Amino acid sequence: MNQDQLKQLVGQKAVEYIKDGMQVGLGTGSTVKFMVDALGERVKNEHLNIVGVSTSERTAAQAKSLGIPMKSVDEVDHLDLTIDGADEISSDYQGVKGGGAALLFEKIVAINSDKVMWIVDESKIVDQLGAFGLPVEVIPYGSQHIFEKMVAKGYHPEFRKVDGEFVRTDSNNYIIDLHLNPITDPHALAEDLIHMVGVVEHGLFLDMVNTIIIGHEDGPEVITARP
Ligand SMILES: O=C[C@H](O)[C@H](O)[C@H](O)COP(=O)(O)O
Repeated sequence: MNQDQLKQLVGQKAVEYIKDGMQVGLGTGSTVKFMVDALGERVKNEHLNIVGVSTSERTAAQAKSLGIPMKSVDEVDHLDLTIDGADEISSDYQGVKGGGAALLFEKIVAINSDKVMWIVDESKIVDQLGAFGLPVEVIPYGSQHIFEKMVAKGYHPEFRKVDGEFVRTDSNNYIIDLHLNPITDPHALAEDLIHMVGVVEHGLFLDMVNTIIIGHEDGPEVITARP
């Protein structure tokens, strides 16, 4: 199986956890795209009655095109389950997210969910976080100064750009990726980053995930990280 097939496998497995009547957070990324496709099939074929809450404009557009009923995060009182991808998951089930620049909405939806599930192919499982650049969302105003402060702290920052242009998030902010490999103390780093004025959110998703589905050649592996 290639990587896309592993992503499809976990996407299809994940939607088995979605039950009638649920309000479901829909993450962002190439793995989630397969999950949303599979959810669209269930809504169409089984008349599954759910409400989706998207974490990005991309996912919202896909879900709507498949006929999945959608609400904004502020229109629901809570979410039963959020299913999202991840860029890295450590052996103690901490995560890095934001490779697709959707970390802010993803974190807002995740912290308002009763349960959080991550779906990944096996390449995302690591001993220690940090090989993947840690995304940090910053407001454009003053971002050069934040950048310099990150340099001084030894965080090895890099503005995310495509074709020489700053990548903009759905909130019109910038992303700075930190090249820290390895991240030895994720909690201390998270604490430091969130207190830097101008930082909106960072991609460390700590103590947050309940269930992880990992795509392997011989099938999906379901891990209960937290009950
Ligand atoms: O901002 C994007 C998200 O955090 C994604 O969930 C993450 O980057 C994983 O995406 P993919 O499934 O495409 O590897």
